[in-house]
Order: sequence, then C-alpha cells, then structure tokens
Amino acid sequence: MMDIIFIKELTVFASVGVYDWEKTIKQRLVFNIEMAWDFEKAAQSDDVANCLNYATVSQAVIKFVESQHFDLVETIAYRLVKLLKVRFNIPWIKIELHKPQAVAQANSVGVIVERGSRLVHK
Ligand SMILES: Nc1nc2c(c(=O)[nH]1)N=C([C@H](O)[C@@H](O)CO)CN2
Repeated sequence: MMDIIFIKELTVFASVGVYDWEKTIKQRLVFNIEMAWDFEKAAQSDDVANCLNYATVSQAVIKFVESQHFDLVETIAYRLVKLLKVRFNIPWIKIELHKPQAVAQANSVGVIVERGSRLVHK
C-alpha cells in the first residue's frame, strides 16, 4: 500500500538561468511534487502534527528557491530533492520542475528528479 501527498503547480519567481540577462530578472518556475507518506498516524489521530504538512513543504520550497541565484534548473532540483527528503524524512519523492518561458516554441521545459523507495512498510 502506498499513500501520496502531492503539491501541484507551485509557482516560484526565481533568479535562474545561465545568461547574464537572466541574472537581472525573476522568472517563473513551476513545481509538481509527489511524496510517499504513511497516512496511518494522521488518519488515526486526525492531527496535523502527524501528517506531512503540504503547507510547510511548500514554504520550504519557496524559501530555498528564492534564497540565491541558480544557473541551472538541474541544480535547483538536485539540491531541493535532497533538502526535502532529509528535512522531512520522506521515503520517496519526485520533483518535476518547469521553466515554462525558457523556450518560446515549447509549452514548457524542465527536469524531473526522483529519490528513495515508494514502498513504505506498514
Ligand atoms: N538542461 C538545461 N538546459 C538549459 C538550461 C538549464 O538550466 N538546464 N538553461 C538555459 C538557459 O538559462 C535558458 O533557460 C534561457 O532561456 C538553457 N539550457
């Protein structure tokens, strides 16, 4: 059995890009995040203290992405997945990072990183 928490289309305006002009502006990044979590304790207690709080995770994403300039979307995804997995003790996490305005002819471009095991033992 596997329970999943998701965050869809979390938008963050970031200093991101390899070109000089990109270091002077903010650009829209969009995150889709999926995280495995065992809902047993949260559902039994109906207590937010026992869940993986999607609001807290969202704030951690925003704070990290806004903290500095990044040249590559890979760098953001790679460091962010490590940060979230460790800080929130997430057994499996998948982050899809879009930079929608990067390629005019494309609807979106970006990267996907996935870490850990989806099998949460109950
Ligand atoms: N694989 C990547 N390719 C490119 C990136 C990137 O972060 N990862 N970035 C750029 C530029 O910053 C581009 O987004 C400007 O439009 C080019 N290729």
